[in-house]
Amino acid sequence: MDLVNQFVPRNNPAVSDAVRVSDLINSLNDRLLFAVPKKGRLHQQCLDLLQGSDIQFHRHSRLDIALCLNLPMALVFLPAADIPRFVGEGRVDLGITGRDMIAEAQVEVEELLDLGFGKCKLQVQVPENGEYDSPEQLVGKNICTSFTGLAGEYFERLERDAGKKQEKSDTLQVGEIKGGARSGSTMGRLATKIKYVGGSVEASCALGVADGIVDLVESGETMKAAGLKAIATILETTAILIKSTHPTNPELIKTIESRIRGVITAKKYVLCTYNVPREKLAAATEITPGKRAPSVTTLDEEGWVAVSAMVEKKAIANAMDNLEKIGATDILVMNIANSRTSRE
Ligand SMILES: Nc1ncnc2c1ncn2[C@@H]1O[C@H](COP(=O)(O)OP(=O)(O)OP(=O)(O)O)[C@@H](O)[C@H]1O
Ligand SMILES: O=P(O)(O)OC[C@H]1O[C@H](OP(=O)(O)OP(=O)(O)O)[C@H](O)[C@@H]1O
Repeated sequence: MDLVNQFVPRNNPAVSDAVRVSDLINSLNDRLLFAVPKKGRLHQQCLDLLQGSDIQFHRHSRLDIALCLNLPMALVFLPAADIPRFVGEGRVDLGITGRDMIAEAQVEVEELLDLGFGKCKLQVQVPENGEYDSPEQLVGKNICTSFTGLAGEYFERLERDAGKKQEKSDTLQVGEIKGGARSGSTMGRLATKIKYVGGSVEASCALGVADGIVDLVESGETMKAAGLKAIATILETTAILIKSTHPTNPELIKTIESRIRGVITAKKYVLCTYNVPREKLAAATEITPGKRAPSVTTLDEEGWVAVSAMVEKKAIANAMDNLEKIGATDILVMNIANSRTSRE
């Protein structure tokens, strides 16, 4: 009940009578709940993944719950940052969010699948022409970030290491305690000041609020434009499919995981077919070993075979060059619409 009310905007004229809250509550009974980012960098790729997995739904305008039309499941559209908490507390069974968000939330969830998109790094950045070149130099300084938990832990480690060194040399005075980030662990024990900023973190140094920042970097363009440089990487992240440790309907979860895995694999591989003299088959198999093994069929021409094998997209150009070199002909490459393959 609480969960549903949270997603239904009150007094919203866009919510038609047909979608009354009570109807929605009843429809949610016995449905698996699957959380997807409602906006931001991961949103569109998640929608594409749902479509590729034939998870059909109709989302009413402004409504953050959508009942699936062809499966006993409902989608809940949430900020990526909140998804680990809902899944971690078992209120939602499945979710997609960034590995960075999962680590920041510090909740217990099970990682099912690395989805491969949303690739970026959580980095420590400082002004390009400033006085700092290493994260150790930022100990005791001001750091702005949206990831106060991870940044707090990172600087806590640096401070601990610096403390050990100082203990050894026996020259250190205990530093000023300014308060930290993650309640329970770093709270009140950090000399480095970790300040929360919700967005546009890269502006913090120029505005004089921070000596350094901790933020996500993909192409590096944002940081370059802001006159910043990376001096350390805290975490590498991609989008992950997660599940609650006590999900409802584990069978349906397996089905969804399997469908999503199929779409991801299909995107990652192409199907390569070609003809090659039989005596070159061993060399050809080395070039295109396939996921398990290539399929080989006899051609209606003495001494020749036809081969088909899945090849990673990023390796296909090289594979085609090498196949040509050993005498393969009629080399064709096809996109794979969907797949179910062995797990490795
Ligand atoms: N530049 C980026 N490139 C790739 N993935 C990113 C990038 N920035 C963020 N991500 C991934 O997407 C997740 C959601 O980040 P995003 O900033 O899009 O969320 P949001 O706060 O919901 O959206 P918005 O910034 O539009 O309010 C991040 O936790 C990270 O895993
Ligand atoms: O390395 P790049 O490819 O330039 O991407 C990095 C930027 O992307 C993210 O911000 P986003 O655009 O989501 O907006 P935000 O600053 O409001 O979080 C991140 O916080 C960086 O600012």
